[in-house]
Formats: sequence, structure tokens, C-alpha cells
Amino acid sequence: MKISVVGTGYVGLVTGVALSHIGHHVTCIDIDETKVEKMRQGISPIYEPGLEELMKENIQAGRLFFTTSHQEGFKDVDVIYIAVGTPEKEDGSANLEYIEQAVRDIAANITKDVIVVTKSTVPVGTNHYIKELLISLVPKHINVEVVSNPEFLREGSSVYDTFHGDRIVIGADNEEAAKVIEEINKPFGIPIFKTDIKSAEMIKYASNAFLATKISFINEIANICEKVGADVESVALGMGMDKRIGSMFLRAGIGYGGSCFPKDTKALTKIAANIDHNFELLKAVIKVNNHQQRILIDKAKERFGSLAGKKIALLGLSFKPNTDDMREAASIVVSKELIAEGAEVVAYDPIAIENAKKVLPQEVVYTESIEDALENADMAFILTEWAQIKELDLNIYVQKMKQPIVFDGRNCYSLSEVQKYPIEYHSIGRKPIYNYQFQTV
Ligand SMILES: NC(=O)C1=CN([C@@H]2O[C@H](COP(=O)(O)OP(=O)(O)OC[C@H]3O[C@@H](n4cnc5c(N)ncnc54)[C@H](O)[C@@H]3O)[C@@H](O)[C@H]2O)C=CC1
Ligand SMILES: O=C(O)[C@H]1O[C@H](OP(=O)(O)OP(=O)(O)OC[C@H]2O[C@@H](n3ccc(=O)[nH]c3=O)[C@H](O)[C@@H]2O)[C@H](O)[C@@H](O)[C@@H]1O
Repeated sequence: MKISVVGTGYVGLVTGVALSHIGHHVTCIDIDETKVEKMRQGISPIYEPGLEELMKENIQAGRLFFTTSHQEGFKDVDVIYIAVGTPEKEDGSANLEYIEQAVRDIAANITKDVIVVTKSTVPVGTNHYIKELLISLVPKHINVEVVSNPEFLREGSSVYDTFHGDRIVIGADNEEAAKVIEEINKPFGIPIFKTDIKSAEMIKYASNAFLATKISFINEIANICEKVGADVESVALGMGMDKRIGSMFLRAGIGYGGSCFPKDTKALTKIAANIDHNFELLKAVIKVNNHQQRILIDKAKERFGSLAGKKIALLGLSFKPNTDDMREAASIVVSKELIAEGAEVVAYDPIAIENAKKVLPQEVVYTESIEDALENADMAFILTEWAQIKELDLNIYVQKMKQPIVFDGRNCYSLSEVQKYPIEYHSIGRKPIYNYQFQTV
């Protein structure tokens, strides 16, 4: 099948590469010339484990192409995937301007019948709008069908997820079009769920909202655990053994970030508000998350009073490990607030520093190693559970810091391990450890 993918972000690039890997002829189109130039050389503009190897392999096999020209990219294609961004507008609703532009680009350049597949996360009703817009713009002799095919990959494991996903959702009002997209996806060997367009659109939002709910739920339980002396890790394990609950997405921490949960939860409350439904549960999930992102600051202030003049090392900046994505990362909220409190902020991340520099306050100082960040620090905040941080020899905190006081927002270390060191350790939903005698200065 000859396919083109519009937009080469996390979703578009991974989709294009994966579709070429299962044998399709794929052209990825992006308006960003620098990105396209890199991708032509087999260089991935984003950090995703395994992606670059797969890109190179399929470029060499003559199945994967990149262009900035919609005309060239849409030439003779049977199927066009839309994977452009749908960021948050100021009012929380989804911004559909990139989708609309992509649709106009398609309409202006296609010369034969095509199926347009929407991968981007779009509010219920958008695919019908896309179809109406296309029909109004393309010449009458060209037939266009629209299929919703929401994406469920996670950043940091997007290649793995694409080949091992739990389901592929195909939402179509036209059986023939649904069959074509089903055939395209069959080589992945993943269960395919076919439904109508609006239900497919809703499956995406409902799934993200449900996962976000699980996270806010366990974070609330964690906060209660701290007060009553229970251990959230044990609680999550015990809960997760019930198959109806499931053990995944019960990791307590400093809340969810990233390009999707924050924006999609807000967008769903907007979708509900548009039909006069007050989605109270989801609003509470969002509120809990906003509070949770600040929880280490609250703990540190409770411990120290003022943070003014304190040197604070931030370990991990991206919104989760194995990605350089800084969108809605807790480190943004935390660093801004620490700077406002008058603290001196030193930050380390194995991959995301370049992106972090674009969004964190300019007062933040970056280091090339964990050791350098910890040097003479009054306290450390762990914000992302990178393997490098989880595997760190805990003696480093003792040796490098002015006082080894660690606020761990990702529960990176077992309490029994931390007990072996002269460290003061505060984590989420677990008992604090006071093995370091704090000297008042
Ligand atoms: N990032 C993720 O993990 C996931 C994202 N999604 C959804 O997928 C969609 C895309 O997300 P990301 O890949 O993160 O976006 P992104 O912002 O990383 O990438 C979008 C790309 O589209 C390009 N673009 C914009 N307009 C264009 C046009 N008219 N023609 C060609 N290229 C154009 C941009 O230059 C950019 O490279 C969003 O709706 C998002 O909600 C869904 C599942 C996972
Ligand atoms: O629509 C999307 O963009 C994607 O959003 C999430 O994927 P992603 O944001 O890449 O990463 P997750 O692994 O879901 O983590 C999101 C946030 O939740 C946090 N999280 C996750 C799990 C958990 O138990 N606890 C927790 O705090 C992570 O630290 C991170 O900040 C979903 O998991 C994907 O299925 C979906 O396709």
C-alpha cells in the first residue's frame, strides 16, 4: 500500500517508520525543513529508543521517504495519515488549526481517491468535520473517506508499543474504508477493534482520562498513607493483584505530565461542557495533579521553612524517563516555584537538557553529571526516574551534598536500601527516613 503521513512528531514519525517496516511504501511529510533534512539522513529529531535504527533500515530498503512537499508526498497515495499536533488552547479545548491546515494541504494536492486516517487525538465530531471540509474542497470526481485511528503509544517506548500494543482502534462509518485500514494494520498482529467514528474518537479521550484518574487516585492514597503511616507501594501492590483493578498506572509520584494527559483531560472536560455536562470527576483528577506537581516543594518548605538561598539539585527534568520531551513536565512547575522562592537551582538530565533550556527559568544552572549537580547542595529533588538515577550509588548523596537530604518524587529507592545510609529521605506515600543529623546553620 502506498501511504503518506502528515506530521513527523512522536506519533507521525513512529507510525511512518512502523508502517514502512511492515512493508508499506511510506512518505512522511513535515513543514519543518530542518527536521526533514535530518530524517532524510536517518537521524531522528526526537529521542526514542530503537527508532533511529528502524528509520535507517527502512530508508535503505527503499520503503521510507521524507519530504516537505505535500504535492510530492501525496503523489499516487492510497491512504493519508494525519498526525499533526492538537495542542491545548488557552481555554483548555483542543486547537484544531493544524488539523485544518493538513486537511487543506490534502485537498489542494490529491489527484485520486484516498482514505484519510486521523491519528491525531481529536474531539468527538472532528472526523466528520474533516470529511465535510474535504468534500467541500476536493474536485467532485475524487472520492475521500475518513477513518479515525487513534494512537495509544507512550513516549519513551513508542517503537515497542507500536509493535506490541493492546489494540488498534479503527473507527469508520464506511465498511470498505475500515477494511482497507484493517488490512494495512494486520501485519502488526495486534487485536483490531472496529467501531463507529465518534466512539473511536471517544475511546482515545476516555482511555487517557481513565489512566490519569488512576494516577491521581493513587497519589491521593499516597498522601493519606503518609499521614496514617501506611506504605503506598504495598497498598498499590495489594490493590493491583485484583485483576479488576490491575497493577499498572498505580505508581505514586509527583503527578502526570507530558504532551497528552494534561491536555486531553482538559479537552475532555471541555467536550463535556459543550453538551452541558459537568465532568466533576475529571476536574478533580486535574486539580489533584496540579497539587501533586508541587508536593516536593510543600515537603521541603515544611522541613526547612524558607527555601531562600538554598542550593537545590533537580535530578531528572523530562516528564518521564527515556524521552527528551519537556511538555508539561513537573520540573517546569518545580523550578519556577523554587526560583520564585529565592532558591539556587542546579539541574541534571541525561537527555532533556537542550529542551529544558527552552522552558525552564533562565536562572537554572545545568550540569553534565549527577555528581556535579549534587556538589555542595542543601537538598536534592528527584523528578524523573531515569535508570541512571535509580541505579545511583547512594553514597554519592552522602559524599557530594552539603547535607544529604533527598526529596524523591518518584520513589526511586527502596526504604530498606536507603536505611543503610546516613541520608534524610522523603518520598511519596512512604515513611520518611531520618538517618542524617540535621545541623541548623
Ligand atoms: N506524543 C504522544 O505520545 C502521543 C500523541 N498523540 C496525539 O498525536 C498527535 C500528534 O502528537 P505529537 O506527535 O506529539 O505532535 P508533535 O507536535 O510532536 O508533531 C507534530 C508535527 O506535525 C508537523 N506539522 C504541523 N502541521 C503540518 C502540516 N500542515 N503538514 C505537515 N506537517 C505538519 C509539525 O511540524 C510537527 O513536526 C496529537 O494529536 C497528540 O495528542 C497520541 C498518542 C501519543
Ligand atoms: O495520548 C498520549 O499521548 C499517550 O499518553 C500516555 O503516554 P505518555 O504520556 O507518553 O506516557 P505515560 O507513560 O502514560 O506517562 C504519562 C505521565 O504519567 C506519569 N505516571 C505514569 C504511570 C504511573 O503509574 N504514575 C505516573 O505518575 C508519568 O511519570 C508521566 O509523567 C498514554 O500512556 C498513552 O497510551 C497515550 O497514547
